[in-house]
Amino acid sequence: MTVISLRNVTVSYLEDVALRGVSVDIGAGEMVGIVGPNGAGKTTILTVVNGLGRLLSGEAVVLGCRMRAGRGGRDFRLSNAARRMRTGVGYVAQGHNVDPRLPVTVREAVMIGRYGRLGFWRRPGRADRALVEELLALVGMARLADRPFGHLSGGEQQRTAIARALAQEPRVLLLDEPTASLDWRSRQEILDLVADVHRRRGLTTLLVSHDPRETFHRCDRVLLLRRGTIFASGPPEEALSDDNIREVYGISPLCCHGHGHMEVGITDRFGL
Ligand SMILES: Nc1ncnc2c1ncn2[C@@H]1O[C@H](COP(=O)(O)OP(=O)(O)OP(=O)(O)O)[C@@H](O)[C@H]1O
Repeated sequence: MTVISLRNVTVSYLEDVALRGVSVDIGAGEMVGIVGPNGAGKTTILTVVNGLGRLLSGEAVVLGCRMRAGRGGRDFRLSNAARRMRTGVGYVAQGHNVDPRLPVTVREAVMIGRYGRLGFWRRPGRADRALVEELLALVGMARLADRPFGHLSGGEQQRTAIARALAQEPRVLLLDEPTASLDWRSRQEILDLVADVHRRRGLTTLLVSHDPRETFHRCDRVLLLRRGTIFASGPPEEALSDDNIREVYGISPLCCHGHGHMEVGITDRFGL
């Protein structure tokens, strides 16, 4: 069953065209990596799937909600259908520095994800609190549940952000560079967590990364973007072939590493 369908989607921000006629279908249960150089349009694809993109042309259908370029001043982003659809889409944004004085505990930060379902006027009940505890355990944050969110490490913040997105009980999970600015070990742990959560909760997951290696072993399919278009789409070993990497990134997939010239092929991943 197709959960996300983009047809000839073009998005522009004033003079910048971020996506140019992008078409792709994503089926239920797929884990899809979205990679490409800076400015290729990765985040913009997530924005469209999240129902917040302003389409210049084309259409997007997400969880049955059809979104088209605005006609006669109507903006689908404000429609009830788009709002309903968004409750089915969990979003983990790129990490930001959080003010350490932020007066919100880890548990409260995860509960914020419930309000998409509850609405702002309803207080969380026993079932909501039980779900939050379950998710804190799932992402390995139960021990730190009472700590202020701003006192967490980058990896712990990302775990909390994933739990917050899951608290919404989404069918689709979008992650925008969840490992940015994390060390190697934390990157591995977060990527393993994402793959585990994807499988266990039967999600359809889009994982944006600037590092193609992160998607290689974990994704069913990879979309390789270049200047707002899908340059290649397919199983990771096909989409991330040496030829495609060379073409899109303009560098040899054999990169120098360390002080000597130990060459590491893009197909000889570190398991990242
Ligand atoms: N809010 C905005 N206003 C104006 N231009 C924007 C805006 N957001 C994105 N763009 C432009 O749209 C293009 C695609 O941006 P996008 O953020 O989708 O790329 P990306 O592949 O996610 O990049 P990165 O890896 O650097 O995060 C870029 O040229 C960018 O400058």
